[in-house]
Amino acid sequence: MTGTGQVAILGAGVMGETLLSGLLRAGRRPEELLITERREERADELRERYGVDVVTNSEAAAKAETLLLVVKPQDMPELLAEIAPMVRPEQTVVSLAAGITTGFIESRLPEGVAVVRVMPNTPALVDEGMAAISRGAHCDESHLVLAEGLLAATGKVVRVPEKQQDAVTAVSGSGPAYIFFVVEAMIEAGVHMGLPRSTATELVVQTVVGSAKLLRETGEHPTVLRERVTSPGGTTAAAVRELEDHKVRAAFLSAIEAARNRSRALAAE
Ligand SMILES: NC(=O)C1=CN([C@@H]2O[C@H](COP(=O)(O)OP(=O)(O)OC[C@H]3O[C@@H](n4cnc5c(N)ncnc54)[C@H](O)[C@@H]3O)[C@@H](O)[C@H]2O)C=CC1
Ligand SMILES: O=C(O)[C@@H]1CCC=N1
Repeated sequence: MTGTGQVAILGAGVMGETLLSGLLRAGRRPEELLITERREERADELRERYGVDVVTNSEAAAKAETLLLVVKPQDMPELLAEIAPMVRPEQTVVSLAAGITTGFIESRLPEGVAVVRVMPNTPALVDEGMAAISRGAHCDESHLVLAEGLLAATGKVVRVPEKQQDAVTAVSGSGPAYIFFVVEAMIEAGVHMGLPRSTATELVVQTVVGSAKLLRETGEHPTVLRERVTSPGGTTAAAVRELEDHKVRAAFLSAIEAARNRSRALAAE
């Protein structure tokens, strides 16, 4: 992994812990990491579980070379106000918050600080994350390589222009939730038809894992893979017709557009 000096994770909730555990699995030593966390009991829990130091936001900003900002978008102005007096241009700031632009962060930090915007997702917890990164105004190649090194610890990383980040947030940032929603619905259908819940769950989870592997390993278009399952006049054709009648495809389009619009609105709150 690219050497990045000490890395501080500011805000250790779901995504902060996901990053923390991923960096440790990838071989970082706990001494190379710092976390900050507003909720005391959460800080204690993580200190105990991972053996990392918990510090204040100002201490983290003073000590670490790389600052990962992982608080909710609504908490970002307060966090930036707290760290701004300590942040220096030789540091790299990496934000994982939905909707918050690099310009928003740059305008609240000293002139010249490199800011990288990242949209990760929770499968990073099992090293199957998908992260997209974008450069801010003061980034050069080295800052992007540094961010890629951190995110590659827990999955795939792609570079996108920042104007695409709201769409990325809607597709892959929130994406796992749509898949879990489909999984819930399929399990409920199995239970409705009399399958034991444990059997229905095992059938659906393995079907999702297998289908995802088939997509990735064959590189085939999803339409081709779906057609292979769909025997003429058979069961799948009957099911897909219902999905089309219920406008499930259109519902996904509207849902993902709503997420994109929500991401755009978050910075203004
Ligand atoms: N959960 C997810 O799937 C994803 C989350 N994100 C982004 O990650 C960020 C965090 O999201 P989650 O981890 O889900 O939220 P969360 O609520 O689980 O974690 C945020 C943590 O930050 C702490 N915090 C808030 N203000 C603080 C401050 N000033 N100093 C120190 N700690 C502070 C909170 O106590 C909390 O533990 C958000 O901006 C979100 O948009 C991005 C992609 C996916
Ligand atoms: O729901 C959210 O706002 C965050 C960003 C992407 C996934 N979770």
